[in-house]
Amino acid sequence: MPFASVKDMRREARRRLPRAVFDFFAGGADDEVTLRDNARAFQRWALLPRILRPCPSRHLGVSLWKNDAPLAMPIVAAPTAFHRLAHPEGELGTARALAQADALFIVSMASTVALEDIAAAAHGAAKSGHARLWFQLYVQPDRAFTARLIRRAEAAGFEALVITVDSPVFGRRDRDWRNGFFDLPAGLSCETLREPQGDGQLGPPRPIAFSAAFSWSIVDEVRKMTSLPIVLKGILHPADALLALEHEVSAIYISNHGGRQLDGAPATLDVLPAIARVVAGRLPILVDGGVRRGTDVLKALALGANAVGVGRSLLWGLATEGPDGVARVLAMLRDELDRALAMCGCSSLDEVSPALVGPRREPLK
Ligand SMILES: Cc1cc2nc3c(=O)[nH]c(=O)nc-3n(C[C@H](O)[C@H](O)[C@H](O)COP(=O)(O)O)c2cc1C
Ligand SMILES: CCCCCCC(=O)C(=O)O
Repeated sequence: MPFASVKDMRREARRRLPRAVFDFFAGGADDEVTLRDNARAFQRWALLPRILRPCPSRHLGVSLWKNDAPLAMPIVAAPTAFHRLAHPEGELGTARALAQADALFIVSMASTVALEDIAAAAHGAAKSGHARLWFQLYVQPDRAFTARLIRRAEAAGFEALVITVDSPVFGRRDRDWRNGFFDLPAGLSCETLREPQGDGQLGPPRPIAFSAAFSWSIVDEVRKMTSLPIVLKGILHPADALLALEHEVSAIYISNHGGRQLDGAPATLDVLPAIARVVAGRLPILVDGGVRRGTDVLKALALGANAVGVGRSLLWGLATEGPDGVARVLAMLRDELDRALAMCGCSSLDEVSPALVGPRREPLK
């Protein structure tokens, strides 16, 4: 069956995956209000195309930081755990597909392949020999362990650290409770969390600890551990965006964890304009949650994001066709974005501004 859209890939992934695995990927916290609202929020905005503006080709590249090599497109892979549940190649397949497309892969600390092996696969597949990789971290109460993870990410060529700060405790997902899905099945584990023991053999994976005792000081602590740019993922409040600025992070990542943490939290698209207003261009802004179409990406860019993260959509690709499916989803979103830019009269992302969107039910002025 030909796949016309991410929705089609999701349908096929649902058919192929065991029920509990599909539910783990698809599900959200509690009543899944936030999960649904993330996607719906995109429908509350309309694109306001401008006509007869020449844009015979569109440039999708974006630079997040001065002197940083531009990303080929503003669509990045949000960190998601457990890719080998979707496909035997797991994160290796995802890494190769993203690197071939020159797209940024934010690798979850809860990957089912070790970060070094993911990096090797990605760098090996990148046309330039250097893939774009960031490492996502849940800061651990054991700071020495946290520091060792950071050292390994640096050594493997990861270019930034994404600290996820929306998980003082782990969200409760009703689907996982119903399915009794609380752990990886036998044969799979969080390979990055294994460390060599005295005998040189890798030990068992260390469990990820979530801590409600953390404060903003963890950002300062991590900064002392690394010179990599620090991105804070899980910001939803403008006041926290300002605190992130004070703590000199390198980028703000607006996210409600795809509706998997606090149910009732706002849709990310709904908080983006207010956060973009207070940040006022001082830091790059990433946002994720509910992105299923290139037009969603364009709306987020118009409302103030510099790049947009995609979580489940890529997992559906991986589950359906392995690395080819990841490549297919990425190409779909990229082509949809390119087409939408052409129809809106934009030849580059610099021409995307809030003037390109309006609330859907209000008349145009
Ligand atoms: C199956 C799954 C696993 C996830 N694992 C992580 C993770 O390990 N670390 C993290 O910061 N966010 C994680 N997230 C959240 C994503 O990074 C992202 O915020 C979310 O998926 C975006 O929403 P979307 O799936 O609608 O695109 C996960 C999300 C899903 C669906
Ligand atoms: C206990 C391991 C949890 C891994 C983190 C996965 C995650 O963030 C998610 O949303 O699921």
